[in-house]
Amino acid sequence: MAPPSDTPPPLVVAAVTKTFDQGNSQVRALDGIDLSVRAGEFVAIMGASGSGKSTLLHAMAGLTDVNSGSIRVDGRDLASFNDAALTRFRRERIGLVFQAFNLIPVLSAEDNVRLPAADQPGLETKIDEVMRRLGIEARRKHKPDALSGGEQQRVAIARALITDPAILLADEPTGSLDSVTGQDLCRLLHELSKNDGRTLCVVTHEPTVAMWADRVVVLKDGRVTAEFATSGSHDPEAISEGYRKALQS
Ligand SMILES: Nc1ncnc2c1ncn2[C@@H]1O[C@H](COP(=O)(O)OP(=O)(O)OP(=O)(O)O)[C@@H](O)[C@H]1O
Repeated sequence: MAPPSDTPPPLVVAAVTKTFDQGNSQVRALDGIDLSVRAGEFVAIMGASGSGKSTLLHAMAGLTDVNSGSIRVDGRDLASFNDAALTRFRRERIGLVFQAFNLIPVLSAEDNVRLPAADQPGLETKIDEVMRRLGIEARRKHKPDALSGGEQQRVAIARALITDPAILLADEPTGSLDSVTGQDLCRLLHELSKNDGRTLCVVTHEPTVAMWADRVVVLKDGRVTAEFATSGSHDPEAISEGYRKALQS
């Protein structure tokens, strides 16, 4: 069901800048970023290496503090939290998925999924549901090294979803997967957005990943240089063309 139009966007980035010291010089990784992501929207963030994609994703997750501007997740300004409150908020309201899966090797799949969730009534049912939803229920007792890359990434997504977060952020989620497995994962991300109403922001280099999004946002030198809606046709050529034009603009 579509959210009411007056629902505030679950993710709002306003005029965000971030500089890093690099020896004697400074790099402006983010240079006045504005980005708003609607509930249930799937946004792909593209850009050349060094354009600021990962820095933006980390800032949106509250993993990197910013120099100026604001980031609001689920209506809350990340800068308003102290460290402990930010950690709690991130665990509960922001789902994170990385290229390298970042699972705990000594824990079973289901215990990895359980990790961010506080012990609460109904948790076992939720774990059952999310693992079934992601097609990994038969693998729940296995440790990560007994799972394929695609299964490991599904466990990572299940872990990200177990707290029912406002947004799901993913940094190159298919980067460690072969192309067939990567496309299966993209199809899953697309379904999470379209069927389950999840809000997704995914950093990628790949047009074959970005084509599953509703909108592509292109970064260049820490700025949003262009954005375009995808046609929904899942056509990588159209994405490549839009991206090429964005880089020329
Ligand atoms: N911790 C850091 N310390 C110093 N400079 C950094 C740090 N993290 C990022 N940078 C610099 O900030 C800029 C943006 O980096 P970022 O990793 O966000 O780019 P990216 O678009 O994600 O690149 P890639 O596609 O290669 O992962 C780059 O110039 C990078 O060197």
